[in-house]
Amino acid sequence: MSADSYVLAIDQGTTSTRSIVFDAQGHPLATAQREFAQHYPEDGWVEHDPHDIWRDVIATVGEAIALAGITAADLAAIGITNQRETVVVWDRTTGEPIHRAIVWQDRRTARTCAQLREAGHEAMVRERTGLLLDPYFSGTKVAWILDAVDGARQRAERGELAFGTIDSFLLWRLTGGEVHATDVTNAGRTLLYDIHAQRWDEDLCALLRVPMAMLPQVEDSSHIFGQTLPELFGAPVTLAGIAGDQQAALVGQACFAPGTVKSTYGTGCFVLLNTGETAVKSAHGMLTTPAYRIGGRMTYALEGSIFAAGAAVKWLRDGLGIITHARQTDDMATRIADNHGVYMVPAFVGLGAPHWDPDARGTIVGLTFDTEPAHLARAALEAVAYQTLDLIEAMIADGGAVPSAIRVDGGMAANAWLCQFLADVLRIPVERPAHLETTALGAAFLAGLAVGVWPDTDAIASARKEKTCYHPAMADDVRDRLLSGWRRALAATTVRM
Ligand SMILES: Nc1ncnc2c1ncn2[C@@H]1O[C@H](COP(=O)(O)OP(=O)(O)O)[C@@H](O)[C@H]1O
Ligand SMILES: O=P(O)(O)OC[C@H](O)CO
Repeated sequence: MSADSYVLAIDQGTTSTRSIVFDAQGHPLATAQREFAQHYPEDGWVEHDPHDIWRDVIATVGEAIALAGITAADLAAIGITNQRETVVVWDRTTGEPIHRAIVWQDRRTARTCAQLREAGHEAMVRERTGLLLDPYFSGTKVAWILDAVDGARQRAERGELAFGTIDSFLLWRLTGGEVHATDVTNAGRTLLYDIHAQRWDEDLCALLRVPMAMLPQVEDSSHIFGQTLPELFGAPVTLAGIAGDQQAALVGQACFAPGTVKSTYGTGCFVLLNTGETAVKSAHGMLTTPAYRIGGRMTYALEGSIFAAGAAVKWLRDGLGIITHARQTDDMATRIADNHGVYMVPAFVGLGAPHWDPDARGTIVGLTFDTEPAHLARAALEAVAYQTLDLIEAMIADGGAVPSAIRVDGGMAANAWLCQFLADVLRIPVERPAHLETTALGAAFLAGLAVGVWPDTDAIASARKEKTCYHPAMADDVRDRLLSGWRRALAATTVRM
């Protein structure tokens, strides 16, 4: 194998940071992963320490390279993929963040968003960004930091501070402060970027009170961004790809044809439907978002975003202590005959698509004295499938065809019971690739494409040939009963007291 046939992907997720070395066939050779601390300073607030993230990126890249038995000099490129929307503001001189990162799940700007909606700004925001006025997105979080930290607004206006999503912060640090950039998929989640004109929007920046001097340069997703500092990994490596993790998964699943759909089950669940060069507008709570831009050509997607999927399983482990490993939920759900009428709506940080209710909170219905931990585990898994169905139905209502299959990935897709239940609820085949790390593969692919490891998008399609397929098998009456139970639980969650 030639020395330039390895590509490393950094996958900086919500709960963990992974680095994976891929070979020229797109097979993962070595993986290093670290979980990091979540900070919940107030109800609905979620923060990360950017120092933790930086520390884990450096450590996992080093570990993955060593595990693969190569050196940094053998890497043709590095790709970065990241939890999206999460905001870092840092000092351009020192590279030091001025506040902890405000995470995508954080609801602290719900009031600001409500005020902007009441003032009639939503239509313009939706038209230009494809998004909604929800605290999920970056823009209002940036303004919050500038208001909360003494003197920050003035410093940002003077160009002394930089804003970036996690990719941009990592790129800045990896290049020793040389490059302040991001890609279209990350820019497209800020509420500040016009996804049609493909530029930062002056009106939106003024409306959200974000000085344009702090914004990164926006590039293609497959692009030579710069070189890592030689001292970080022992040799400089070309940084050649960036994409938000959900878009990277779309690429890693080879969803290049319009009409193809993937769903990623990590902390949250994100369903993306490739709509080609058309930015489809949703009337049913879906987002319109850049899927990737390669060679200057933009591809768009419709997206349904659910804030808590694996997070509900993590809560069973860390909050309730009824499991010690997430994978136990597979056996627990299999062992019981049915859900015993127990439903969970995991609105821990409000509800995302298609409801967009930042004030909703989680609900469990149907508890009896013989409810067991297994029923809660099963309810957490079932909720993920029902929510996926709600998103697919909204996409169909927006004019999409019924997909012929759905391609799944993410940590939670390891759960075979969930994959079968998903096929039963959606009534379409569920395809799970042999390697679930499609997010990292997508980032590696975008990077490899820019430096010539892969010639075109066909190469990635051949990397995902091995897969397991789950076919729908549930009787209609059983499915109908389950769906009506879910709808009752959902109604109980969204009703305001
Ligand atoms: N076998 C499993 N069954 C159910 N949930 C799982 C399983 N394995 C992992 N998870 C859940 O998936 C999430 C981890 O997935 P991952 O893709 O690593 O997330 P992220 O990228 O958001 O950090 C965790 O929330 C965990 O609870
Ligand atoms: O970290 P993940 O995989 O849950 O993904 C987070 C999303 O990018 C948030 O929009």
